[in-house]
Amino acid sequence: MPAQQFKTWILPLRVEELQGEDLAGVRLVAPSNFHRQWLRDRYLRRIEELGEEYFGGIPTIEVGLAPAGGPRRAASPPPSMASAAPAATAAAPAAMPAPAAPAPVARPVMPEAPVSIEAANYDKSRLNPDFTFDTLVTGRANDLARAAALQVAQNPGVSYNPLFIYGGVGLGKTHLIHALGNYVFKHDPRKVIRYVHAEDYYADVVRAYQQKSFDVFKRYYRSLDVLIIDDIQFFNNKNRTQEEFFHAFNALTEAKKQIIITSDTYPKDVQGLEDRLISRFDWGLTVQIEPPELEMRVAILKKKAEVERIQLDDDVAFLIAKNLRSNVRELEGALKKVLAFARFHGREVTLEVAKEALKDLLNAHNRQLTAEFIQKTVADYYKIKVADMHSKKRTRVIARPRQVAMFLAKDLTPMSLPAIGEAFGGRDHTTVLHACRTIAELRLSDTQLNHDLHVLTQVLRG
Ligand SMILES: Nc1ncnc2c1ncn2[C@@H]1O[C@H](COP(=O)(O)OP(=O)(O)OP(=O)(O)O)[C@@H](O)[C@H]1O
Repeated sequence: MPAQQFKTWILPLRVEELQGEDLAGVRLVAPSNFHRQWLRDRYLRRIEELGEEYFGGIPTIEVGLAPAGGPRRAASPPPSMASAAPAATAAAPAAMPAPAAPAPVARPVMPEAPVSIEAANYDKSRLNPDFTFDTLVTGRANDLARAAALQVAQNPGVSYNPLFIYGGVGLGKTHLIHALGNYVFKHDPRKVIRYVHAEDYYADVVRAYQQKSFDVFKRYYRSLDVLIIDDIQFFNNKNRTQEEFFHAFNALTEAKKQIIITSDTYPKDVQGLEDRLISRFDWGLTVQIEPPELEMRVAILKKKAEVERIQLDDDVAFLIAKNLRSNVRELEGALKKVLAFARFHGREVTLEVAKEALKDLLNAHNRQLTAEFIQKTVADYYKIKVADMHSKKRTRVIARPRQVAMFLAKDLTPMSLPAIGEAFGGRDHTTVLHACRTIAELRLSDTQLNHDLHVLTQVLRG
C-alpha cells in the first residue's frame, strides 16, 4: 500500500496479541471511531488474508477502539470466529456469549484497551455507527421504508420477516439497514447482529468451500439473531451461494430470527435468482425507496453539513440539490467538493464559492436534455441495452421501455415527432405518435407504469 496510506491508517494502530487454546489472533486498536470504521471497510479483509498467511491458519482479527482515558479492564476473550472468516476453527457459534472463564490469555503487546463483550459483539456486527435513524432524513421517498425498518427494529423476528428493501443506487438502503441494526443493538446489546454485503457472503461461501468448512459457516450464519444482507442482486447465478442462503434463510426464519435484505430492484425482477428464494422474499414485507424530491434533497444536505458542524445556507443547499437529483451519494459528493474547495481557498461557503466549485457539473447539467440522455436513463432504469432503443425488436420488455423513452423525449424536450423518430433508429413520426398516445393512455390504468414515469421524469428533470 502507498506509504502515505500506511502512515495514516496502519501506523497509528495499537496491536495486541490474543492467544487461546486453539486459536490465535490480534486485536487492532484504532484511535477513533472513524478510524476504526475506515479500517473495517477498507483494510480488514486484506489484513485477515495476510494474517492467515502469517499465522498459517485463520486468525481472529478484532478491531477495537482506544479508550478515551477511562479505567483499563482486561481485554475480552477473542470471539469464537472472526466475522469475515467463517472458516475459523470456531469452538462455539458466534451467538453464544464469550465464556467468562477460563478465558484465553490476552497477552498485550502494547497497553490494553477495554473492549467489553458488547463492544466485541458490535465490532463483529460490521455496523456503521454513523448510519442511524437520527442521521437519516425522512421524506415521501423513504417514509414507508423507514417506518417498516423501525417497526422491525422494535420487534426483530416478529413483525415482518424478511424485510425486503429495494431502490436505485445510492438512495439510502444501506444507511437504513445499518440504522435498523444499530437500533436493535442499542436496545439489546446481547443480540448478535451481522451486516454483510452479498459479495462478502459469497466470498465466505467460497472460502468455506476451499477450506471444507461448511459446518462452521452454517453454524455461524444460523446462530445470528439478525442477519442483514445488502445488495442481494450480487447473488446473480451464484448457485451454491443461493443454496446456502436458502438454508440459512429457512433456519433463521423458523427460529424467528430477523432477516433484512436489500436489492436494486423488486424481488421478482432480480436477475438470476432462484424462484424458491424469490417466493420466500414475499413472506414478509417489501418496501421501496424512491429518489428524494427537491425539499428532501435540501434537507439531506443540511443534515450532512450539520454532522460536519458546518452552517450551510439555504441557497447553497438549493443549488446543489437542484442540480443533483437521482442519487444521494452524488449529492453528498457535490457537498464535499464545495466544502473542500472553500476550505482549500480559505473562503466561506457562499453561493459564489459553490458555483465555482461545481462549475463543471453545472455546465453539464445546463445542457439541454437530449434524446441520447433520455434513452440511456430509460435503458438503465429498465435494465435493457441502449442499443435496443434503436433496434427493431418488438418484444414487450424492449418495446415498452422504448415507447416510454419516446414519450419522455416528447414531453421533456422541444424535439419534433420526426426528429424523435430519427433518434430512435429512423422510425416514422406516426410510430412516435402512437407510442406517446399508448403511454399516455396506459399510465391512467397501469400504476406501475405511472410510477416509472414519475421516477424517470424526476430523474431527468428534477
Ligand atoms: N434519507 C437520507 N438521509 C441522509 N442520508 C442519506 C439518505 N439517503 C441516502 N443518504 C446517504 O447517501 C449515501 C448513499 O446511501 P447508501 O449507501 O445507503 O445507498 P444505497 O441505496 O445502499 O446504495 P447502493 O445501491 O450503491 O448500495 C450515504 O452516505 C447515506 O448516508
